[in-house]
Amino acid sequence: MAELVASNLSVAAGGRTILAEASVTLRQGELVALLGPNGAGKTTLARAMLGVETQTGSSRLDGMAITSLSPIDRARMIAYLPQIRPLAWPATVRDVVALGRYAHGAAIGRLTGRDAEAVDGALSACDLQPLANRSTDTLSGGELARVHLARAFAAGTPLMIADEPVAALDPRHQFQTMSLLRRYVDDGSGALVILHDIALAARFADRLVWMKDGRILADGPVSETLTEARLEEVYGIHARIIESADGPAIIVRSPVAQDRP
Ligand SMILES: Nc1ncnc2c1ncn2[C@@H]1O[C@H](COP(=O)(O)OP(=O)(O)OP(=O)(O)O)[C@@H](O)[C@H]1O
Repeated sequence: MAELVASNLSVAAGGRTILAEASVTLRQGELVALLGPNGAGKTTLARAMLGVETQTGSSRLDGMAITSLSPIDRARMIAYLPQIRPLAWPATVRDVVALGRYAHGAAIGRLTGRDAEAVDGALSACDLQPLANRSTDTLSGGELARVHLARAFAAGTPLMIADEPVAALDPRHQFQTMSLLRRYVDDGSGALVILHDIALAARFADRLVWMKDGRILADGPVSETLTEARLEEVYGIHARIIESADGPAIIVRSPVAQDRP
């Protein structure tokens, strides 16, 4: 059972603490949504958990310090879908998705049957079969976001960290992406997903982790941590939560008035 355990992770940058003693666990069978306002430290926490930030504290993957693992060993265990997804040069959609197999020894134009199966599965799960031979520089922003998601799925890892995977997507593809992540978890993997859509997070996640000002303020099931008081504390908004059979709806009524200096 793969488990990523972050303990007391802190990161300093620009002369201040941008992540303060954050502890969080990601295990297989759980979909965890990481929430918080812009600049709260969500990406920094994700990167610290992956061992790619200069940090104090520890992040351990199955008991081993993540920084002691080779990039290939790490990539076989955790797929990472970053918020900024550079592509050095245009390639076909299929070739970019195949990059997800790199840690398994695959190279462009040299896929084993198992690699090809994983690539085809990820392409069709993400609705990309019709675009498989298109060059990535001809895609819309949302189509390209799905290509990166497919690349992460193609890796076939037991754990995944995805930074705003639905940010550029229309409502149908947002729903589809969250359903895919849910299925990935229900099939036995674990995912930590950074989201700004609280209702989507509440509908699909098992646990919500709430961050503000570099700190984790709460970590627990939706039923325990999603409250109107929490939305005020974390986001500075007066909001109503309306429960429905399809998950909660969040109506923002007004921002909390800020004290004038
Ligand atoms: N290298 C750096 N130097 C200075 N400040 C940094 C550096 N990296 C990050 N920060 C700051 O740390 C804070 C946390 O950044 P981070 O990207 O983790 O936030 P976030 O919660 O992911 O935000 P968003 O929702 O806007 O993506 C921000 O205020 C950011 O400007």
